[in-house]
Amino acid sequence: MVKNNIVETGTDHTSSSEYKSVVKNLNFYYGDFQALKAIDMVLHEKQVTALIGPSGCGKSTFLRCFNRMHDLYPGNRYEGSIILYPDNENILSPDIDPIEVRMRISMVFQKPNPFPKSIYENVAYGLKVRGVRQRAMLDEKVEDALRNAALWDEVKDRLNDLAFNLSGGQQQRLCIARALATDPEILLFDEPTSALDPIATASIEELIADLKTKVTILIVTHNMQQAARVSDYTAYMYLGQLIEFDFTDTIFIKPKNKQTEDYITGRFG
Ligand SMILES: Nc1ncnc2c1ncn2[C@@H]1O[C@H](COP(=O)(O)OP(=O)(O)OP(=O)(O)O)[C@@H](O)[C@H]1O
Repeated sequence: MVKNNIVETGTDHTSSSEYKSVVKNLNFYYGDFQALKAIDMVLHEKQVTALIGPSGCGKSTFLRCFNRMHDLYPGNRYEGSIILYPDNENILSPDIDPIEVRMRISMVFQKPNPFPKSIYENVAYGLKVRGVRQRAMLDEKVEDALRNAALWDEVKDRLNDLAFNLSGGQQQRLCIARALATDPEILLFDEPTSALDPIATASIEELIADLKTKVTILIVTHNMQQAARVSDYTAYMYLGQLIEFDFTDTIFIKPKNKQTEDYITGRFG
């Protein structure tokens, strides 16, 4: 429920210890157009949070604030804060280097986008950028990331093959391995299965469920069943506002807001 721009949720926001991140009064502008309006929300540590809502409501815009993607284009502007814990650091602060933020908060996109390199080099890339040169260390980290992305068994004998030779679902898991290799604090997923068939989708959903033991996850999805299957918390957005945020079960079974209910039940959107 939104009252005077304060989002009331079923959750107590007074303590930060269980939160990986707290979003406070976040506004975002593409030039003169305000795409996000006074968003207050939290990301619970090592939980999956889903962003849902009709097309154009601001889900991807919100997701992209978390790794300062919008800084890549002129005219974009943030107001408010996204505090990261335990460091208590506002990642939107002009003093914080966006490249540093992207090292800590990795993103997996809608379409698998491996680099035109080998499977091994795709995963090792971020580590090399961060100065890891020792072959044994790279081998270990690459294997760990591929195991965590549930891809190791399928690729361990062909690490030097071009990444493009993998299937779409394997390429997406490779992109997840690439994102995991640098031990991110938060993993952002922007509709990660929309380009995949149902079997590949199921394996990515399973992987997301496994990954939350290691990392905090924020996922944009158009697919409400997917949000219900993979997430612990769900945020419903509409026209740049956060309308309701709560446990996923509450949002899908007993939402407090009429707008959320209309969307969930298919009466709207
Ligand atoms: N680069 C841009 N410049 C100007 N306006 C933009 C830009 N990108 C998005 N918008 C606008 O911002 C609003 C939010 O867009 P966004 O892509 O975040 O929505 P979404 O909920 O992710 O939509 P979808 O589900 O269709 O992907 C929309 O009105 C969109 O037209």
